Amino acid sequence: MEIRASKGLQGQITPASDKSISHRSVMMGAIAKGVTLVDNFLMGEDCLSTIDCFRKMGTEISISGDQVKVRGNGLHGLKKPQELLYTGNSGTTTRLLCGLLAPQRFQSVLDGDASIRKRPMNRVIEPLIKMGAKISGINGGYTPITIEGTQLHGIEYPLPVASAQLKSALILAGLYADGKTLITEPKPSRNHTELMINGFGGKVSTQENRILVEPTEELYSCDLTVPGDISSAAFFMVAALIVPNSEILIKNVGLNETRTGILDVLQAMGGQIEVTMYGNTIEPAGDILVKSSSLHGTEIGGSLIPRLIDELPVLAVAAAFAEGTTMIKDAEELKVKESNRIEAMAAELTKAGVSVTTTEDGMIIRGGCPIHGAEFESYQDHRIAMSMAVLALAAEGSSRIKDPQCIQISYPGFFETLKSVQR
Ligand SMILES: O=C(O)C1=C[C@@H](OP(=O)(O)O)[C@@H](O)[C@H](O)C1
Ligand SMILES: C=C(OP(=O)(O)O)C(=O)O
Repeated sequence: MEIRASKGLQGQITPASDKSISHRSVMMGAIAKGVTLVDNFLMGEDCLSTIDCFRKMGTEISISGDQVKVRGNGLHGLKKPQELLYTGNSGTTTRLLCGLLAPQRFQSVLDGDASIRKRPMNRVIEPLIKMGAKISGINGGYTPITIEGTQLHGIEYPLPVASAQLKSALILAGLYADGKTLITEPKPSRNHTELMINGFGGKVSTQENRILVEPTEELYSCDLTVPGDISSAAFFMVAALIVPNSEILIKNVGLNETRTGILDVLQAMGGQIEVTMYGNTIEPAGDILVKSSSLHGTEIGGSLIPRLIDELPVLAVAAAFAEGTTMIKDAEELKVKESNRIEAMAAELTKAGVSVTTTEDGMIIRGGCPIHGAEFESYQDHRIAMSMAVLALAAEGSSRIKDPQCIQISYPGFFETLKSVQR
């Protein structure tokens, strides 16, 4: 994919639908009683992997345009899959399914692509074993994972990492346990699972960093509309900020507070960003207006990190165009995503002329130097490919993004939307 320096980005866009919420809508719909209608579902490859896994467990799921209809058979309505459950490139599908499958009355096997096979699953396997699960991965903690469904017990568990996937796996398992499950988080991570379970009639309560899950007899179907994904909107926010003569209105973006760290950081960097909030059935949403701005460096760490974990690659691009130094710290989790996002971003930014130093838990970016186009690798990682496409818009000359098809994971219409705002 060839990308040239842009003269300005202008217009209105609606970003791809939220990936995290789309995954969960199918999972919850499948274990609830009744028909759940999900509007504005993300037809990205990861969410289609989730649909595929549930179809293999007998859930009737139909797709019409961007609407998904899930016919749930109740909390104990899933059937033993006749074949392996293939989770593709999706960490969310793999980890949440570990928690949901551990208490079922059948055996199942989970596996994904080459990237999933390298991602740590021990973080979910260990606490699930504490709950009584019979679950094992290869070499301790990698897919393929075999799960013998069994009765689980409630536990008290302090999460060793701020991970919504780990938290959600334990919450889903806790719904089926014979007692309450109490999870404590080191830092708040996205709470879509908690909100959605309550919307489906379950009981998950949160007080400060403690999440209490009550076992449930049944969940009940609940129609919902998925808002736009702030992690996808992030590419257009940064693009509008760094390309001169730009103004983009990004419509219908999910603005759940556990996800809005990017707004805090870009505003702290001097970005001209206006947010207009409006309601949504389960999740808050709103519009974001972004204009070209002179950015300056900042520090990104601590409890901000889980609130913007997937936006760090494109924030590194914003930092490259900002005056002064930006330090990203406390972000070791970036090493175990679809690629090692610290190494990947450092290597690609360096190719473009940016001065970057990697650290144990992040990177230091010295911004404000001339940045030029180049041939960029995507590492088969959708967020790296889109981040480098954004950089290319504001870099001198032209660039090429290799293997751009990985963008289908989370943002199928990315290049079309980009074209629509090019002036
Ligand atoms: O729960 C989720 O939907 C997600 C949680 C995050 O992962 P971790 O929980 O591993 O931090 C995030 O990186 C991922 O894209 C989606
Ligand atoms: C890390 C991501 O997703 P997952 O963990 O679901 O593969 C992502 O979308 O950036």
